[in-house]
Amino acid sequence: MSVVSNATLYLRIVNLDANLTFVLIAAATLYFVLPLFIRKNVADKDGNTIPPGPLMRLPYLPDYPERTLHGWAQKYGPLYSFYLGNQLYVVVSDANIARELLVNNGAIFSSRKQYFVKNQTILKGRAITASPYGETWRNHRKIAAQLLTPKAVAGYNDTLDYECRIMLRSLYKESQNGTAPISPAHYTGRYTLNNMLTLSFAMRTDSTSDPLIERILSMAMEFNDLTGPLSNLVDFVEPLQWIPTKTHARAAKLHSNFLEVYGGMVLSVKKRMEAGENVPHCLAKVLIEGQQQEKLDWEDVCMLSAAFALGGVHSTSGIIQWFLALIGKHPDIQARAHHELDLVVGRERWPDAEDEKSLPYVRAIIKEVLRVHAPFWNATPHSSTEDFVYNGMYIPKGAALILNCFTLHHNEQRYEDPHTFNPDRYLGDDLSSSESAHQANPMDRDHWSFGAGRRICPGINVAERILFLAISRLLWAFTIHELPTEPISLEEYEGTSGRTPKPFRVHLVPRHDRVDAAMEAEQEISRCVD
Ligand code: HEM
Repeated sequence: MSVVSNATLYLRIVNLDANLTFVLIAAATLYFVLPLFIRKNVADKDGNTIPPGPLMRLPYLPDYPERTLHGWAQKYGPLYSFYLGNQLYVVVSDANIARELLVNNGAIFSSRKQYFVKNQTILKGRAITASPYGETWRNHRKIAAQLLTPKAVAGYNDTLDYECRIMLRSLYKESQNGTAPISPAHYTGRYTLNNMLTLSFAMRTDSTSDPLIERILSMAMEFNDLTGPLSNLVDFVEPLQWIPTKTHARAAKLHSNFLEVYGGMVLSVKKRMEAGENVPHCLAKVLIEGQQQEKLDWEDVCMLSAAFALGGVHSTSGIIQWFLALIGKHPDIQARAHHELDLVVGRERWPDAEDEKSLPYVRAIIKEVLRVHAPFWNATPHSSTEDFVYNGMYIPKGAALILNCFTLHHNEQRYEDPHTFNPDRYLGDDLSSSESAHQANPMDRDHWSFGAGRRICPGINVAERILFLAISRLLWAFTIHELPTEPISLEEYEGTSGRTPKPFRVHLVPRHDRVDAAMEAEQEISRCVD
């Protein structure tokens, strides 16, 4: 009897031990593993905690991240936070908070997170957009600004005007004088590319079949696909950075393509200068002349000279495409724009840059396209370089700040019926987007598509001119129709950082009998810019 009890007792002790071990292992696992999945509620020494937000940490956000961010803004409010891996994101969805953090405290919130894919692998911390806040960024931005002030932009007016006429003519001719449907992406892409090539390298592509067009446009598309600020697992799961992944290989390849293509263009500018040619003022020339004084290495020169092509081609081309994609769904709005153009410009000539102030409805259409189809829904995240407390909420140094343009652009307090495309909301707004960004009341700003604060898009003036010329002239020349058999989706898009519509075709029907003569008058001439 006592032998049996001892055995039972022994078994019980063994079982107890096993259970205890299991509980201990489970507890240890939870202790170490749970924090990998659950947010850390960081607080400062005064007990201020980070802004509220979802409990779970995520490895990345799925496609269309602005939808997730918008949903969270409804749930957690105008300033909330979330984690991707170890990275804390703080999301700003309110105009006043955006002003307070990004503008009034711009000295703290103007750096960039050093993303593994975009900043470390593709741009190597350069090209202005990837540079951390500091002396080097300031110098590079100053160099770029020389080419982008309103005065400098006025100096390119002839180039922008010519490239725009050529785009219209190509669209007209390639659509067999407007009788056949056309996919506009290649032509809008070439227009904006030629503008940026002129500003950057004093050159252009001479025909719509120049292979350089597809080469640069597909590099830009690859860049947009690879550099989503919230979409790369490898940016947020560090061990993946130590092993070869497909994303890393694509990013490294893109980096070497940038060096080859943009480096090649810098070298050809250098050759022209050395041969005694009077190369017009352009970014590459400024960089070559200032290379020693500004202490720029070869990668700096290549990446800086690529900055305008990276920032200014798909963004402006994308807006022209969004305009073409959506305007066919609004015949009443087109009719009002046509009426304004007939009244102010007439049919004997194209609208010019000087007509902009006299065409408030066309300007309103452009602002409304930028509101409903901002090319970068999350702008380009900023990052903080010091701890900060906003309204009792702690934003630690190193947090990445997202300007939640989707929610800002759909705020009912600012935009009545925000999901409707309605240019009327901008009638009476006579400011350029650049002027509008500096208004005293941030709720009066037209939209946030160009970002905010010290890193606001430096290309804003030239972008507005490019968009005005293209959209006013497309409206002057054509009635734009969606094809009944090919409805265009305005919900889906391509790209994870900059976004452009999925490929689509439209019908560009000449609006009056002066269109043909205007198009025929434009002959593309092989010309070097001078
Ligand atoms: C519709 C056209 C455009 C839109 C919507 C746009 C939008 C933006 C946005 C949202 C940013 C980030 C701002 C921030 O961090 O707060 C940016 C930065 C930048 N953009 Fe644009 N952009 C456009 C056209 C252009 C053009 C034409 C150029 C060049 C000529 C350009 C060059 C740049 C550069 C170099 C940066 C980096 C600035 C920095 O980090 O300091 N962009 N742009």
